[in-house]
Amino acid sequence: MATESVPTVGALESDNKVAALERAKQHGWAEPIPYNYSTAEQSIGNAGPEPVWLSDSAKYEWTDEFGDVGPANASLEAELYHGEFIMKEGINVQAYKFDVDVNGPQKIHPVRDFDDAGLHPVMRENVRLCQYNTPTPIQCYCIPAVLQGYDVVGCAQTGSGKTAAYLIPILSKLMGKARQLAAPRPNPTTYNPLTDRVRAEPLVLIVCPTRELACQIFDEARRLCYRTMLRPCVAYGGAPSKNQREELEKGCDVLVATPGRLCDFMKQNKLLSLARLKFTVIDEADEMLQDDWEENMSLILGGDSNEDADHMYLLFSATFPKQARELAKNYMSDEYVRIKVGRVGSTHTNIKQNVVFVEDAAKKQALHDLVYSMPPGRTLIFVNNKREADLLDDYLYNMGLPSTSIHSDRTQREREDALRAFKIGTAPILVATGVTARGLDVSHVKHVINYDLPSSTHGGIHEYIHRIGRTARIGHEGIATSFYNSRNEDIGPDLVKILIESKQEVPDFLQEYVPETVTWEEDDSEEENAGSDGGAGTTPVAEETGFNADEPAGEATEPSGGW
Ligand SMILES: Nc1ncnc2c1ncn2[C@@H]1O[C@H](COP(=O)(O)OP(=O)(O)OP(=O)(O)O)[C@@H](O)[C@H]1O
Repeated sequence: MATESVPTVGALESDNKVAALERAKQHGWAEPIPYNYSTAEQSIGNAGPEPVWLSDSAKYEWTDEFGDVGPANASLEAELYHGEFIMKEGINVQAYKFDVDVNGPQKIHPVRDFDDAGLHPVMRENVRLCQYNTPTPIQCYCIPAVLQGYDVVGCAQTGSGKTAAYLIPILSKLMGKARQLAAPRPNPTTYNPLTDRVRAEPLVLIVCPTRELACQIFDEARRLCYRTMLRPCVAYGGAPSKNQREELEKGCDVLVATPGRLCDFMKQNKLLSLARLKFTVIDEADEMLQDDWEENMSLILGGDSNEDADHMYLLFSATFPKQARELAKNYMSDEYVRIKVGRVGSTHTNIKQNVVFVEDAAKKQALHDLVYSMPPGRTLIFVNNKREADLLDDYLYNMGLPSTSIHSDRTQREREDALRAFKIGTAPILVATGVTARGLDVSHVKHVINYDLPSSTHGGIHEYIHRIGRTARIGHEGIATSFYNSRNEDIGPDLVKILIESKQEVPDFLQEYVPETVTWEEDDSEEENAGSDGGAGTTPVAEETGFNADEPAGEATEPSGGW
């Protein structure tokens, strides 16, 4: 979305603009909707029926009169499970023929069916409401590993259901025990904020790097906590802390948070304590274990956090450089389980990856031509800096295309509005910087365009994997097109290896990087066996199990007693 008042980039004459708009319309694109950045903040409170901030989204409100399971709430159910932005594409099991490598002190028997997973009945019902019919490979192994009480390091491709892989077993495990374990909370029907406020003492903490991802995980938690007393909340920067604080004061069992806001809240002893934690999850763990986050992460993982042995730690990502894996071990028990779906940092064949040679000066025209070479569809365009994101958004907008943009210099109001416009399709073209888009899960993203490829000093091939993973999620198909020129030579060799590994065409201009055999520097075949370093008497088990949903169901796994 461009501002109404910003001068046109590229100095298009108004006649040309009209013609451009007409052309875009004829091609099937919706008309671009202007967004007034100068008044966006004032629109707070006038956003219609939608919540003003994502943190205010409705959740199941439990009262003790409910007994063991709360009654259904039709309107909330409609919002949680049938909202128009919810991914309903179903899982394409054919896309999941990966070797799954599981290392740990004990053999983990995979569950092939949610019915055999030993889930709490309410969780089983919530999984059904989510329309998750078949567990994905990471879920097949992660669910039993967590139910058996192991710390887990999970690595699986983008869009492969890692969030549910940890939320389903954690919440299921807590469902029968919430009454014993959870902190007291006020009755929501008679709640008086002046007298009834409580300190939030979550049982589950999920930390992730971006605000949008935190809201997305919170949404999944809202779905999976439905009809139970487990109360999810989210804390993230940018949005006013007042709303988030007020939610915490009503009680919180599952807290999803970005590190900055979490640390602020942790410093307010009356507001939040981590002393009751039973589970800490670090999502996008390789990102979170980078130096930039070190100060915050040591406060979060140190602080007043429950240090008892009954506190489990789980780390997940689609990419996990060896250095991050080594660091991760500092937080895990000796007997952790490591689950790898395919090679760590690999992608899947469902993304058709094209790399085209385009000099910088020709990129805008190439983008224009590319957008017109395909039917209109949700398109995510990555650039390497915020200014470029603004400029490109303006350029597309002035070409009559319904675009918007998101990056870290935008206010949270603007970020939430942009993402919403992208999701509902009023702005189906989103220009983004890489960082803001990690983990984003938006249905029907047909095309990811790397207008700028990530440089090796800013995420390199791992960043590439995360970016293209915004399409072809949960086994579906999508296209990723990357503009390449001599400035991208640093990523050339790794890019070629990824293309070969995922059975994509290597263009002529990249042939010089084709290796005789594809090997990965960080190939972890030589890696330490999870759970074997220091754990006396542990027997590492490595499984090479080509996942195939047609296989007979594996042994059912009983939930372990735990606490
Ligand atoms: N078993 C399942 N069947 C169908 N859909 C599922 C299943 N599990 C999860 N999903 C859906 O798949 C989508 C992708 O899941 P999720 O965002 O957790 O992927 P991810 O592995 O964390 O990806 P990324 O690495 O990009 O963050 C979500 O919309 C989620 O609702």
